[in-house]
Amino acid sequence: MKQKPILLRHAAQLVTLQGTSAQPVTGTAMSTLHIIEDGAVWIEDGSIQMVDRDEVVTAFYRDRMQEAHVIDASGKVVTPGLIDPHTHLVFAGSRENEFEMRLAGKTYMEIMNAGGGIHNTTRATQAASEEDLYEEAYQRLNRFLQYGVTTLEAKSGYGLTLEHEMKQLHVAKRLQDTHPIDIVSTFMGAHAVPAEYKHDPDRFVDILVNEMIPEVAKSGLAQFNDVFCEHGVFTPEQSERILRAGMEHGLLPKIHADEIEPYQGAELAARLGAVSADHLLRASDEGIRQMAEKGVVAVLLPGTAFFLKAEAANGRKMIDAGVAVALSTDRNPGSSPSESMPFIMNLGCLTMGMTPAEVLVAATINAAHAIKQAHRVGSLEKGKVADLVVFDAPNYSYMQYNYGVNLVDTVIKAGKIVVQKGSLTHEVSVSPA
Ligand SMILES: N=CN[C@@H](CCC(=O)O)C(=O)O
Ligand SMILES: [Zn+2]
Repeated sequence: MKQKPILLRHAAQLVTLQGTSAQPVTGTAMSTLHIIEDGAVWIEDGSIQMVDRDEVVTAFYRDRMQEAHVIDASGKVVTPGLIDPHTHLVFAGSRENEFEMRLAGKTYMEIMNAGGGIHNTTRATQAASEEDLYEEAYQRLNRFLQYGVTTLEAKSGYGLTLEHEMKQLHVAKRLQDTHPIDIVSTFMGAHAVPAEYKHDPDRFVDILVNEMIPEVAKSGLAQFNDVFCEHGVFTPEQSERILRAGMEHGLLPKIHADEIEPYQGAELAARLGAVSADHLLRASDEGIRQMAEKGVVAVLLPGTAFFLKAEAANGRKMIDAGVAVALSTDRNPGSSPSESMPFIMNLGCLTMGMTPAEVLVAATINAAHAIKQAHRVGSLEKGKVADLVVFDAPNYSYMQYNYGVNLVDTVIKAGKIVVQKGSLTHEVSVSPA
């Protein structure tokens, strides 16, 4: 049955971000939101048909007003659907015991090197059925939706064998087919060196390069290839080998870079022309300069720094250096167990020196660029997918000022209302499995 058109009316601030689809937004342009006051949007067939002042849209659709479902956004802010460009969505179990160990003084890497951390979640994920992984991730996606996220990237990386990495990627594909949120998949077999290769990590790199990457690429289940380039995990040389192998098979490179220690990760991202470099808490000034020069998007994860009690990446410095900055939750069970993009935006302002305008750009169009989706989503423009969020806030600054609170009122995904008054609408609340 054809769906009714939606007419969203009288938004106090309609944040359009128009004209930002071709290139990631950098520098002072990250302060320009292209806001329409008393704005309206006409949505039909899943996409945006018209974005303008209320009087213009209603005059144009005068003869069809009766057939539309009208949403009154008076006194509210409307933005593009939020985009989370870095999650480890599909996994089993949780690690609150390690959280307590860290509060008592152990570090993230100490726990991982003792066989916990990523290894802990890998054991749980390997043991889990595809069905259980699907159900857990589906509920996680529902929470993302309630926080206004309409597109996200999902990494594998808790399987660490071809069989179990493929299991994670299959679950992500099934979620893409059944859940309203759009999912872009990344292969991250290089998330940790499995215990059995601890004394010969290059052997595991050989397996990644010669066996896993070609099979994953052939399956079509992933678009990107990611590696945890960190002291004690994969060296810059191993990371380069893994990412180049992915590129040879059509998988675009991404990298977990300079998270715990400065490790030349940003420089490697620039040299390879990676789509994004993520984390970057300890990136060098030279690495930042090279990323700006090569157009590598910096995906910053202030929730991870907050949760690990580390000093956040210097978002301010990166923007001032001309790097396109995006924000993400880094949702995973160890270093960032949260689905709240709004809180991540709060942290962008409060811990990384970013402004309310910049965090909005970083959580929408630049996040879309970080996962090659900016042609479809990330701004409110005619022809784009109708992904929008109505926030119960009088202006966009208020969204950062009233921190830690979920102000999401309504979410529209591909032209369908999926969240209303902060709650999931009936049809999306139950997993179809
Ligand atoms: N740092 C590496 N990987 C994840 C954490 C994974 C985990 O601890 O389970 C991250 O991006 O923070
Ligand atoms: Zn990550």
